[in-house]
Amino acid sequence: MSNLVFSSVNKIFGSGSSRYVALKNIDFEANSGELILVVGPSGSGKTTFLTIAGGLQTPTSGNVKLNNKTITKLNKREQTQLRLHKIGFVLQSYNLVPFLSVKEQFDLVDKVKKNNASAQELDQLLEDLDIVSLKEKYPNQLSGGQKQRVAIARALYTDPEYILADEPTAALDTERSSEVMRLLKELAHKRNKVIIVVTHDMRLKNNADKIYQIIDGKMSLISENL
Ligand SMILES: Nc1ncnc2c1ncn2[C@@H]1O[C@H](COP(=O)(O)OP(=O)(O)OP(=O)(O)O)[C@@H](O)[C@H]1O
Repeated sequence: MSNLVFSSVNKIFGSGSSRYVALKNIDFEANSGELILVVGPSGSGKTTFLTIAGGLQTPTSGNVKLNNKTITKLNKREQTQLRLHKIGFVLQSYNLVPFLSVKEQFDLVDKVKKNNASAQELDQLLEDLDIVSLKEKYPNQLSGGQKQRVAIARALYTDPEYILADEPTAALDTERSSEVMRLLKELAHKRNKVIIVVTHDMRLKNNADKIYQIIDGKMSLISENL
């Protein structure tokens, strides 16, 4: 059983007159089988929350536990291993490698991590995300929505326990956005993943098991389907 727990997490950037409290005393819990939406306006702290959840940034105070291990107590190597093996990130910048074709983006993953999806599963994933025809294309030949779907496929390819997605539907039309959310929901419910989607897109709210809201760095649970 996977779980992610934040206890009294604060994140402060800068100091003196440029001190900014981005996250205020956050308590949060996500378990296997849940698709969680974290909504909030621009600048409210969503990306900061997600990057701390995935160990890409450290909290200023408080505790973050992933599978009962405190992330900040792991050494650099252990943190890298954790991210590589357990977490699939979908970041706003897509993070595709510019000089690799879509197909090669997946080959690169194989070079750094073993036991990824089979060729057949990858074909299914590409089909689900409607990107089969883009295999030979390079990132600069793709639209924003196509890059976003390739980034989602790449995150799912490693079959991670956790999927942390930052505005994964921002560049997608309503139909594609529903399809992506359907896929994420299926992964959470049928394959017992922990899926956290941060967004300001309220179109997504019907798909979530729990919805948290962040406003000015403060988080509260606003809806739960029991
Ligand atoms: N490295 C940093 N240094 C200083 N301030 C930062 C840093 N990262 C984020 N912030 C500030 O923290 C606040 C929260 O930023 P964050 O990116 O988490 O918001 P967000 O809700 O994801 O916004 P958006 O929806 O626009 O992406 C913002 O006011 C931002 O300017």
